Amino acid sequence: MIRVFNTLGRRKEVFTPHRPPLVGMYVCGPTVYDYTHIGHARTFTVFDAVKRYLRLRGFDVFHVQNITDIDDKIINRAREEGRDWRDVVEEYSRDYFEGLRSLGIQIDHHPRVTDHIPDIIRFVHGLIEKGYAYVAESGSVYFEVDKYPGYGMLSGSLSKEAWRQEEDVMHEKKSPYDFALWKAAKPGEPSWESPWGRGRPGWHIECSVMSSRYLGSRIDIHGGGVDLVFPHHENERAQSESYFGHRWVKYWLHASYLTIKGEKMSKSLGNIIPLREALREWGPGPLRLWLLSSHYRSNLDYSEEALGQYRRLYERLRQAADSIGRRLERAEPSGRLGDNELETLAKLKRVISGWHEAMSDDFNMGKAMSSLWEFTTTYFREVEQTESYTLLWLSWRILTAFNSVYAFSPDIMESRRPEKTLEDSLVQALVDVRSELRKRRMYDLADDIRNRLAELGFILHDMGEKTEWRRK
Ligand SMILES: Nc1ncnc2c1ncn2[C@@H]1O[C@H](COP(=O)(O)OP(=O)(O)OP(=O)(O)O)[C@@H](O)[C@H]1O
Ligand SMILES: [Zn+2]
Repeated sequence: MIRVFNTLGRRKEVFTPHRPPLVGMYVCGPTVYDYTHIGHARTFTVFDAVKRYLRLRGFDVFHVQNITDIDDKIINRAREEGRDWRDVVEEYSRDYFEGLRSLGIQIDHHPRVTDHIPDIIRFVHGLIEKGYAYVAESGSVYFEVDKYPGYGMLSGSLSKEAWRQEEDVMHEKKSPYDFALWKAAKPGEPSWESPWGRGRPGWHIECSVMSSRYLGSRIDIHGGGVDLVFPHHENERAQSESYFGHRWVKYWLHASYLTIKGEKMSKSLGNIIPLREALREWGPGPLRLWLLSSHYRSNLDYSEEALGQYRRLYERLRQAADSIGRRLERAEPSGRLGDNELETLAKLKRVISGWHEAMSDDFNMGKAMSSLWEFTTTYFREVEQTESYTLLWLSWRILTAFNSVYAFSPDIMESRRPEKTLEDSLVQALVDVRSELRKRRMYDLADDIRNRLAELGFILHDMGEKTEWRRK
């Protein structure tokens, strides 16, 4: 049983997706107007780990993470630098994808706002028809917050005064807390045709539209950083539930901040460490372990000392993998274990069950991390000396379980695979055909291949345009 802390209601709940074992997870991705920093990386790595753990427990998670490729911040950056806004988007999305790839973050689909303008217009139109939105004189469309009774429940801020937003357009809104679904074009800004004149989407509508396009109108997990609870997620929730007429997201999960000297790492505070610099300095393995070293709902403060410790842990895990691999090759399976070995066996079992216990309790990553330390200690102090096949084999299984979440070593899973067989080649051929279908946006057929392969025991992981596969 897995329990998760739901921001909506602020309590832990048993995790039961709408259609087990399928899990639809939507995470708010970046606005691509600057380099990805390690604060963003923390949130993205946390949700990657959540997904990987759910997969380890047998759920088939489909992870959608959007790219906001049109927004005031992008337009301003392009203006400041005298560039086309599309160049800005191109440069920083490349940096984002590069970061994801290095950190082993696998996302199944990365929808972009500008590819979904007709869907967005349809959604906004639907909200107007249902009486939840109105068109202002300028041609902007606003959501009428007073029409949605559940407003404020997610963020828990009760005072209506605290809901004020989008102050610059106060004059044309019915109330100070209404927010834009569609923004009328200003001269020189990118814009699209719509029934209300040229304009562009507001920020919040994109996530309601793209999440339902790929995951349906009932989503199991919606994630993002805690800074998104208000107003972004509150607004997403208001417009989606008004549109669909039913509960939209089952579990709202929010990751806390990566801080530096106690302050949120943020471009506006000028205290960021770009992800690519941190990757150069520490390498993806240690960085990823460190990013997952404290509870996702607690802040993680930047510390070179801590990163140094995780570099050591990373080395220890790699050495353990190496050592187990070599020893397993020469160890002979034998039935009997001596008393010391039985004790070590019990210890290893406690390590893995402690880890599962922590991860099942709202992905308590801080506590779970202690199991990795315990494992390396037990392995080097006890297992390595015994050369016992049973202990080595169990150690291997524990390490691969850890690796499937922390991804400290992509080659661990691969190294014990037998020689390539005809079966491997056939699966690879299907995976290649599916990649081509995805490129052509024929997602139905692509999903069909994925599901059929899953039934046969092959799990596919999409990493941008590349797809990797493994046996269940
Ligand atoms: N310091 C941080 N720690 C953890 N998550 C963060 C941090 N900063 C941003 N995020 C998360 O990263 C994701 C992408 O954020 P977005 O592109 O909107 O960042 P941003 O607000 O432009 O960044 P910044 O705060 O640096 O200006 C969001 O889910 C956001 O909550
Ligand atoms: Zn969003």
